[in-house]
Amino acid sequence: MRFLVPFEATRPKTRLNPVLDAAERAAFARAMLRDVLAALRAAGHDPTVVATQAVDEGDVPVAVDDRPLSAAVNARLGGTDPVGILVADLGLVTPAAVGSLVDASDEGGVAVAPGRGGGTNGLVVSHPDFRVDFHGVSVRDHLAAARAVGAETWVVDSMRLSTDVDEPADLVEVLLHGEGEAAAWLRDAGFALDIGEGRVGIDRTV
Ligand SMILES: Nc1nc2c(ncn2[C@@H]2O[C@H](COP(=O)(O)OP(=O)(O)OP(=O)(O)O)[C@@H](O)[C@H]2O)c(=O)[nH]1
Ligand SMILES: C[C@H](OP(=O)(O)O)C(=O)O
Repeated sequence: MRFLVPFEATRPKTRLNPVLDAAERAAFARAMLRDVLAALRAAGHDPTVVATQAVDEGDVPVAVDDRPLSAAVNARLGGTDPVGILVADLGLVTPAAVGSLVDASDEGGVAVAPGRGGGTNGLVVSHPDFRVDFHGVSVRDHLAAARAVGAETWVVDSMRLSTDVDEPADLVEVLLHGEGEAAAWLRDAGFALDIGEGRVGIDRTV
């Protein structure tokens, strides 16, 4: 299946500002992007990166589109074939998790993988009239938009797909469960779990 992977390449992951400087945020965002692309490919799909500026990801096609996120994605929807959408900031993604999203969908419908805090991390769109509307409580908006065009909906129950890495606390999940470049990047940068009295946090030793 064709998959769109939107990527903010210009100023990625600004909410990680408390723990990573701008160059580190760019490098970590690219590591997560590579994990997402590798998982999609290993699951047998064809990713295209839809990026705000040029990035080189080897033989993965990159479409540069400086429109806002939803406009850039919607410009690529509307055909008859199903299209997947997967965000680029999934540091826990695996081929099996991608498979759970694809398997949830069916002819004519819209499958949605919710993100933490009301967002949407993945979609499989098999209805020509469905359009995305990211930001805000987008998971709720996407389910309503699908029903409004008469599409059947499915919600994917996946810890790995729901954990988008937006805030410093999310790095705990990458350190614990990540299996790819993002987790390795964090360890190389000196991050480790901070295990104290309350919820586990992160600590940086170098
Ligand atoms: N093509 C495109 N992708 C975007 C845009 N904004 C965000 N994205 C991507 O959409 C997904 C979800 O975005 P966010 O979680 O807000 O990521 P972000 O913009 O890097 O992070 P913050 O600066 O912390 O909001 C990620 O895959 C981003 O790379 C945009 O304007 N254009
Ligand atoms: C783009 C946005 O991402 P979040 O800010 O929830 O990570 C969303 O999922 O609608």
